[in-house]
Amino acid sequence: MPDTDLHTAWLYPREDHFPVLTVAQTRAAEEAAFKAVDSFELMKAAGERSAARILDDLRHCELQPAQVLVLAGPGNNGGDALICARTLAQAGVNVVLMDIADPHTGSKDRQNAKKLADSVPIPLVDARHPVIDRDSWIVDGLLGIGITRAAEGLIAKWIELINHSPNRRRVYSLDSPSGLNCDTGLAMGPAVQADVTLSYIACKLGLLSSEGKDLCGTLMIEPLNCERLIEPDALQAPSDQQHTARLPHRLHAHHKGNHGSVSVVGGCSGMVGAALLAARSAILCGAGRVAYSLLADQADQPLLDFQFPELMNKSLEDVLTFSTVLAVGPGMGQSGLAEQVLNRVLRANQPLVLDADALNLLATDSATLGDGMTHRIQAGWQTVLTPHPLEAARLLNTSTEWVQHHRLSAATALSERFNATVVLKGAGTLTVYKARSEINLTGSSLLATGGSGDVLTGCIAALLAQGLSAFEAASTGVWLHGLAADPLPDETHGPEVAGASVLITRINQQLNHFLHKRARGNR
Ligand SMILES: NC(=O)C1=CN([C@@H]2O[C@H](COP(=O)(O)OP(=O)(O)OC[C@H]3O[C@@H](n4cnc5c(N)ncnc54)[C@H](O)[C@@H]3O)[C@@H](O)[C@H]2O)[C@@H](O)CC1
Ligand SMILES: Nc1ncnc2c1ncn2[C@@H]1O[C@H](COP(=O)(O)OP(=O)(O)O)[C@@H](O)[C@H]1O
Ligand SMILES: [K+]
Repeated sequence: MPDTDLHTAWLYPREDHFPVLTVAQTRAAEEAAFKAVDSFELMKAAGERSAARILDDLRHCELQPAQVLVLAGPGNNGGDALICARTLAQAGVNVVLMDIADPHTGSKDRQNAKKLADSVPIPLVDARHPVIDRDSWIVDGLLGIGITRAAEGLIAKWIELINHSPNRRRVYSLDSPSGLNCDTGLAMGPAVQADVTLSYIACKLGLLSSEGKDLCGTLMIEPLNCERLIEPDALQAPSDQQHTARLPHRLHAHHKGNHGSVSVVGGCSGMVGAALLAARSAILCGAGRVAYSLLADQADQPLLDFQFPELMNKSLEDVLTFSTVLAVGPGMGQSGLAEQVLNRVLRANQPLVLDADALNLLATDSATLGDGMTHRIQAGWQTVLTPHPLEAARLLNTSTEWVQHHRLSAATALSERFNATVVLKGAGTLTVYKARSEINLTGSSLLATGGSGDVLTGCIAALLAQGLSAFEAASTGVWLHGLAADPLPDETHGPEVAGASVLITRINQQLNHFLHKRARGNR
């Protein structure tokens, strides 16, 4: 039986902070580990610690499954599964094993794992006849980070069976849900829908991106003592506590000037609401004063925002003197006037958050805007860009598909090109500036609603205005925006569907909740 202390090593998203690696970076960490520890010992640790985790869950589960079906694939992921099966059987669990590989194939480590598993009597299931005939917990060790193409043949059949069998009770995926590309977070073909994913050495980027978030279920990471082998500039997944520590400090003696002045520039005729959403979000995220300057014809401009009369409506020249931070782009359109306005704000020395049509205008070949951006870069003024994948694709002159397959590289390329903090939005939003990068763990498709990006823009601008650095305002702003999907202290569940205006209110409630929590010492 594995030592129960092994449980303590598991890391949990949002409770703990940890690095997030690409497959190549994980391989490099593995190689470095192999210099100090025998590679088979590492595989043994991975398999045993996973078994310890499953045993713990079995002990606390009221309705015991009839069996634990362990599925071992052809590679080292299969080796982890074989060790896991052996450890569970030794602990008296009713284990059955499906081993897809010939005993003499696979790596030396896998063959050793097979020998160890063979030393314990474990009933075998025929790999060629995929069937799950009893109420089962399933351990998926079919494919890990070694996946190179869409699963096909027997592996694909087993994956389909895991996902659709009425006898599936709970699925644990070892290292990653089989079939998932661990870099992109996109299923390469059929992919396991796990309930729990137990990942080793470090979290992989694909587990937190795109479809990966849905396929993983509950994610836990076992570093296997390899923490110190990981480069310090690797992508990080900060904990809630780290984000909370960055939130602005509001002193009793503060006045509104201490909390900064945000102006939102955008809102052409028909899209005034986008600018108002960003402005409302900025005020409810704590900016001291907020104004908007609209591009809409005078006849289309509201007299004031009656629900938020604290917001000011100013001319462009006024907001340039009034603001400590400018948020530009929501509902701006791409007219000649929009281009002129963008050119003007690019040459203002305040920190800028550029979103939506400001990004689309930048993606055109406008020489004037190119000059404006070059001027900003040379002056070293702070800029945050918040593209969604299509906007990023336009800026990089590539396809959305390419961006989604190379999210970290795309965000890094944009950050280098514009010397800006880049927020590449989507499931697993990335924030990148120079050697620093973070991935967001909050949020859900609740945020996939028109105007949600405008709300994020206002939120980031407000944090910038309250003194956070561009990088921290961006990354912590994304975290705060995603908290709209979390239950509030008096709720059991977060909402599944809401409009952008509702998101603003929830973000404000969550901000207050986390500020109170911090004041109470994170209790
Ligand atoms: N000592 C070690 O080597 C350790 C290995 N670890 C485990 O090893 C895994 C990586 O092992 P591998 O590199 O062997 O990779 P995998 O076990 O992920 O799979 C690679 C094998 O599957 C085949 N394959 C790839 N795509 C396929 C597809 N679509 N259909 C059918 N077969 C396919 C490959 O040809 C190869 O034989 C990690 O995910 C982790 O689970 C961990 O246990 C840590 C220690
Ligand atoms: N499935 C999802 N999981 C997490 N966040 C999401 C998801 N879908 C969308 N979002 C977030 O919602 C926001 C949408 O922004 P954007 O596409 O600019 O919307 P809009 O242009 O309508 O304002 C982004 O912050 C994005 O990261
Ligand atoms: K797996």
